[in-house]
Amino acid sequence: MNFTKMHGLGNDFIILNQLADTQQDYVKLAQILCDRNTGIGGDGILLILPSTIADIKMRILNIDGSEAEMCGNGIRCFAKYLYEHDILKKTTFSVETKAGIIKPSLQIADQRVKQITIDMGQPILERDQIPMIGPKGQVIDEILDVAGQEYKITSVLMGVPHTMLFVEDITAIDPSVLGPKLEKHHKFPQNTNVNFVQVIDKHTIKVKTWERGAGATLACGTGCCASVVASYLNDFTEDTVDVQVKLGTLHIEYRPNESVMMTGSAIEVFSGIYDIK
Ligand SMILES: N[C@@H](CCC[C@H](N)C(=O)O)C(=O)O
Repeated sequence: MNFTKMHGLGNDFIILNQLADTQQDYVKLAQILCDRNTGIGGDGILLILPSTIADIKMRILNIDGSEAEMCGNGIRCFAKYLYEHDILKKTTFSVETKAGIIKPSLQIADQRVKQITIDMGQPILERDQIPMIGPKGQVIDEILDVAGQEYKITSVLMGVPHTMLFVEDITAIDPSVLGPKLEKHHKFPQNTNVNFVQVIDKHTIKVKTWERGAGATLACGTGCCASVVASYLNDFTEDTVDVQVKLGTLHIEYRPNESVMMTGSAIEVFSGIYDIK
C-alpha cells in the first residue's frame, strides 16, 4: 500500500490515496499504520476519496481507529498533497468532510505550496450541538466538576467538539493529567478534545491539546481555532490571533457570524510502501 507521511506543526498523518483502490477496514488500518513502534507512526490516517458533492472527499481516522468529523492540521496536509502530487491542480477547491464542505486556498511559490488558508466555517456555540449535556444556551466560562475538582470551561463545536481551559502558565501543564478525564466526561456524549490556553496578549495565545482518540498531540488545528473563538468570547483577545504551539504558529482570524480562517504550513516527510499482511 502506497502512503505519504505528512505533518502540520508536528500533528502527523499518513495520507492514503483511495481514489481508485478502496480498503474495507479503515478502523484496523488506522490502528496498525499509526502504531509508533510497529507501524509507520502517526496521530491519524487521512483518506483521499471521490466525492459527488465537492471536488474531493477527506476522511480522518484517529490512531485509536475512531473517526473524526474534521481535522484542521490534517486538511492543510491533504490540500498540499493534492496539489503537489498533481491530483487536484487548483489553488482553491472544495473538500467534503463529515463536518460539511471545507474550502482550502493555497499560496504557491516555485510550484510548491508554501501556506494554506482554510475556511473552517462557523463555530457552533449551542450546548446541545457541541454536544454537551445541560441547560439550553452557550458554554462560556462555566464551572464543571471533573473527578471532584471544579474547573472553568468554554466549549464549542469547531467541526469536532472542543473544550478550553484558560491557564496562567502553559509550561506547567501536562495535558495527559486532566485531558483524559475531561475527554470522556459524562457530560460530553461524543467525548471532547481538550485545549489548555494561556493568553499572552490581545493577539497571541499559547495552546496545548489533548485530543479525542489520539491523546496529547504536538498541535491541533481545530483546537487552535476553537481556542481563538473561546478567547474572543471571554473577552481576552481580539478577532485576529497568532496561536503558538510547540513547533510553530497558526494565524487565525475569527469573523463572528461568518467563518474562522486558519493559515499555516504543512510538511511532507516521506513516502513509502507498507506491506499489509
Ligand atoms: N488534530 C486534528 C483533530 C483530529 C480529530 C480529533 N482527534 C477528534 O477526534 O475530534 C486537528 O488538527 O484539528
